[in-house]
Amino acid sequence: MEAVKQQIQAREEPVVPTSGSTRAAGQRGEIVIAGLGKVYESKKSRFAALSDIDLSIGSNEFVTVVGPSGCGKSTLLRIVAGLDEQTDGSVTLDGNEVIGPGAERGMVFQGYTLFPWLTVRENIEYGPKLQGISTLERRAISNYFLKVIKLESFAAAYPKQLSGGMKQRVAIARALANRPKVLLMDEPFGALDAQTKLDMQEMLLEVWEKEKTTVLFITHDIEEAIFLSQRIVVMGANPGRILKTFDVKLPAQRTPEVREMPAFLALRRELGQLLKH
Ligand SMILES: Nc1ncnc2c1ncn2[C@@H]1O[C@H](COP(=O)(O)OP(=O)(O)OP(=O)(O)O)[C@@H](O)[C@H]1O
Repeated sequence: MEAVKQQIQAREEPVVPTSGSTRAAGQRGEIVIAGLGKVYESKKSRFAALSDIDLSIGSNEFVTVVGPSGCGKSTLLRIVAGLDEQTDGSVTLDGNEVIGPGAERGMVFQGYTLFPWLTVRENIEYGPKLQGISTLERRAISNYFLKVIKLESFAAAYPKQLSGGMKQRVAIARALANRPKVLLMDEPFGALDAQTKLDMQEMLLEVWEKEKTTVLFITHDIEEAIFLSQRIVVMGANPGRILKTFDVKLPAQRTPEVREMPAFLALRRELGQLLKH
């Protein structure tokens, strides 16, 4: 146990060289979305997917976006990821305008986007390898995350040998292995069975507390949003816009009992009402 603690403490020092790209170099993971708009235009049609989105997300904050299908949640996330381009407004990360993808923003989607030809360990080490991190350091990174996601005994397994929940744990570890300042998650647990989903939520909160990453998380599941986040953004459709933002006033430590608390139940009811319309 002591050895494990030492390993984790050692891991809290930046493993990735501090060449300016890590959080340890003083970067914070603050996202500012201002006046954001997105119009999809073709010869025949014009569709406003997002209109006038203003949202600031603080360092190490966990913000969830909920809203009806087609209200622009994924579009918003893709723009923050730099995978799609807005037609209006701006997104900045720690003051720098987002103009494309970057290692400081890790992405996790619903589909298990692992490389099937790489083992679990190799998948986790993929990003650090691209960054030119030495074999020894990569091994330390993958050892740490294999432990965090509780898949040490599957280090040499291939994705096809894993369950859905295991694959998604590896996908999260792979995103975190780059030590991103921001984790962007688009319904990452949407395809999992109910119990695995609850386990994954708890694991994600543990990792989030350890890694101090800023998280922007999309879900259809109101209870998931309440359990995980500090703030919930409710979007409406046509055009995609922010209807309301809620601070989640629950204990910082999200134990399973939190789900039974009056504040949890009241917020669930309020969000349910809002999303019905
Ligand atoms: N490439 C595209 N071209 C044209 N329209 C698009 C494109 N991508 C998305 N849209 C439209 O933009 C709107 C928002 O899509 P988006 O996927 O962001 O919604 P969403 O809230 O994530 O939906 P869901 O919850 O169903 O995943 C939808 O009406 C969709 O049809």
